[in-house]
Amino acid sequence: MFVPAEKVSMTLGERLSAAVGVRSDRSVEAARNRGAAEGTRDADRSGPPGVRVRDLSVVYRTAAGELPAVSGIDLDLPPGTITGVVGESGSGKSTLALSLLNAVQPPGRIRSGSVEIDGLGDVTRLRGEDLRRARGRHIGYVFQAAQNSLNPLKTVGKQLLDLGRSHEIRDLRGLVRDAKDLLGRMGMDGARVLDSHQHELSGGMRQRVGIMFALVLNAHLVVLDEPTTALDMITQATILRIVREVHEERGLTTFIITHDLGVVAEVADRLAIMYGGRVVEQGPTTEVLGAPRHPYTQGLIRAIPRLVGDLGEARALPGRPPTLGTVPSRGCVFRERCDLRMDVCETEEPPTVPYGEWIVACHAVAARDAETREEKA
Ligand SMILES: Nc1ncnc2c1ncn2[C@@H]1O[C@H](COP(=O)(O)OP(=O)(O)OP(=O)(O)O)[C@@H](O)[C@H]1O
Repeated sequence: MFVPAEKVSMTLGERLSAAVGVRSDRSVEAARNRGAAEGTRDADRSGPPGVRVRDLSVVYRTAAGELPAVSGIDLDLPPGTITGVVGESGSGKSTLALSLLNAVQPPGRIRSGSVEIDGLGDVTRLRGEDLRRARGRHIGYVFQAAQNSLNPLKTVGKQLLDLGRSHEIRDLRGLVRDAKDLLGRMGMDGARVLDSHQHELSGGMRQRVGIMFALVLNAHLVVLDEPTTALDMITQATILRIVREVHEERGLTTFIITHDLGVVAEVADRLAIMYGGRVVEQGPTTEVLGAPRHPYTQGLIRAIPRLVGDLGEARALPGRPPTLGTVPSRGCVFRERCDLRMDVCETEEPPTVPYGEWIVACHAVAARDAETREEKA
């Protein structure tokens, strides 16, 4: 993560507050002020959509039968906000992102639940042409391996025109102009990139081309899966700044998947922490990262090396996250690595307890809060 010099001596919590605190209000306000009158190529929308994921479960077929990669996910993306999803490898982040596009491929399938997107309805029910139109035009996305997803036989510009035609964009010149502008803002020579084939671009450049493709159709819901993995720190900081700027200018609802807490600290208004296919904690980024409640979130934050002082203070989380085959079928998925483990964690799924907009799924946290309430009463 790129850290400005003046912030180096701050604690993580202070940096998070500085990075995120003011923005959430600003972006929500900006989004609110934008409306149906916005003069974009796509005139059939009226501002950023809200998204409501309810009881979503996705399974993959394996030799051992169908196993859940995400289970019982409830998640809201409020209109005009950036939500970051963080978790270790295999926690189900990409599967969740694909579900927002109804793009889970065999051997996977959405087993149950819904993904309601304003203006589109429940996308898990969309099929065929409706689904194709929704992707790209209404939902822009960058998949995890974006740097490898270009067609090697066509220039970027040709692929851009193909994309525009397939979505019936009449103003193709405007599309090219916007693409050049976006590429220019990400530090590249737009005209040259559009004339290039994939092999003429570095991994980082291809990643940025992927982000351009996600934004250029003016979709108002943008899903970015690990948008900055192939990038060096300076470029990563630039890209995150642009994601934030474009998000605010165009009034987007943005969903960013990452394994890097620094990325969400930089850009996200809200944050969801995933573990073993569950969302274990979610809420406003500054609050969750400033004073995490779930023991897994606490462990993730402890594992970040400090910017100053003793690097040895960072404590890696002991143990490994579960795989598809080892996720416990009942009880708490995190219990094997948890210091707060109780008997009930073996058998019962933790309840999701709301604290305003902040939601935590942990037996120990719920029990401690109940005790505190009793003491006070
Ligand atoms: N095509 C597939 N077939 C079988 N299992 C799969 C498939 N895709 C994903 N999985 C499994 O589903 C679980 C969730 O995977 P997913 O890629 O969604 O996690 P992730 O958090 O995005 O991980 P990463 O950060 O490594 O991309 C993992 O256990 C993974 O092995």
